[in-house]
Amino acid sequence: MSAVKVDSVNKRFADAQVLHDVHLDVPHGAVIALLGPSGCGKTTLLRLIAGFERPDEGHIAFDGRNIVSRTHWVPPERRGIGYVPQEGTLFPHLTVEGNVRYGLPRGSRSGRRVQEVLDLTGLSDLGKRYPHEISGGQQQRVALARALAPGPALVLLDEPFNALDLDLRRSMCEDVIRLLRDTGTTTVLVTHDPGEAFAVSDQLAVMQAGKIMQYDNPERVYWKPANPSVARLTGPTLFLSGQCLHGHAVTPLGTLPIHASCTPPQGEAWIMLRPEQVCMAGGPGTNQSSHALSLFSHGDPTGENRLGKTIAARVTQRSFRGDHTILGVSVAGAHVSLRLPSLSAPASGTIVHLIVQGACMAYAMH
Ligand SMILES: Nc1ncnc2c1ncn2[C@@H]1O[C@H](COP(=O)(O)OP(=O)(O)OP(=O)(O)O)[C@@H](O)[C@H]1O
Repeated sequence: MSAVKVDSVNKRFADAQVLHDVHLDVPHGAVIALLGPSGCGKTTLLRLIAGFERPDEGHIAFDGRNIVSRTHWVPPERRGIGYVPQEGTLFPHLTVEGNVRYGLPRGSRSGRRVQEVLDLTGLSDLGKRYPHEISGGQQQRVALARALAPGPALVLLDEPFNALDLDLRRSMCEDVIRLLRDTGTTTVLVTHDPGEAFAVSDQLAVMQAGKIMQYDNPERVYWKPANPSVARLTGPTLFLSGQCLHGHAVTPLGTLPIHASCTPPQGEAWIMLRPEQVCMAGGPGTNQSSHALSLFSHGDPTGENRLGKTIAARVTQRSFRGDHTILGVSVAGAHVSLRLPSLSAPASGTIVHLIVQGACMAYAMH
């Protein structure tokens, strides 16, 4: 049975349609990420599940119980759902303990439960402090502890560590998700960071302009994005124009197999690869050949590896980006932008031999 089932939900604010026919099925105990650009409707969807907004149309069920429909409405305080908003929601005049106690229903605000939750969230030493006496990350942890205090079966996290810098945000997010998994809590995490979504979720819903464009496991979303927008929203892309024929795409980088699950258009198409699928197969004076071949012998994360032919290209531009370098190459009359590890990135003017690993996606050009 699903923990949460969102069916045919539409939501408008004034004249703007913010959610369009949204469906989402969250299995019990799973961690789901909602990924999408700013303004695409992620928070609105979370607030509808929590009960802070009402949909114009559609149904929402939680634990097999109808909580929202045209004729039925369960108020947020009776849903038993924990919600951790983006930031700044602690009561400044209450200590950490006081804030966590506030999350418990009246009549069951026992010191023991508060202490248990503080221990669970690694906050036991900070119980007597006030919000202004702890860091931003610790404040968000307190907000999480407050949401967990009543033991909800579902927790909604709305970019809870957004205010922190990238490394701290990712490590705190991973800690928190581990904790939620350990307690068997179903979780929906809103994020606009694909790396975070891939790292922590079992299933990933990619949203754009109020629609869920793809809902699938992280690896399938990354390697087999449903359309070019999902591809761009989930990581770096390499788009080539090509011709589709019998399950293959003829491109400036050679003839590439198309993923079996993709229904390619006939004839001209946009061909999508992840940049790391293109590597160098050794050039004059380099020892890249064995490196490139060893990548193939270890299998292919795209699941459809095949050793293709190498193709010669001339490096025309080189832009150092730290751990990787963007290379502009001229190949078969086309200009293609590649992303290679900086350690192996050749100089401008070099002739390189490229090889493509794995299969590609093909999309209609319109
Ligand atoms: N109460 C409201 N009244 C009017 N418009 C609203 C309201 N809440 C949200 N919106 C609009 O709905 C759209 C979706 O907002 P939402 O906060 O759900 O997006 P989001 O994907 O969570 O964005 P972000 O990542 O920036 O938080 C935006 O255009 C926003 O301006």
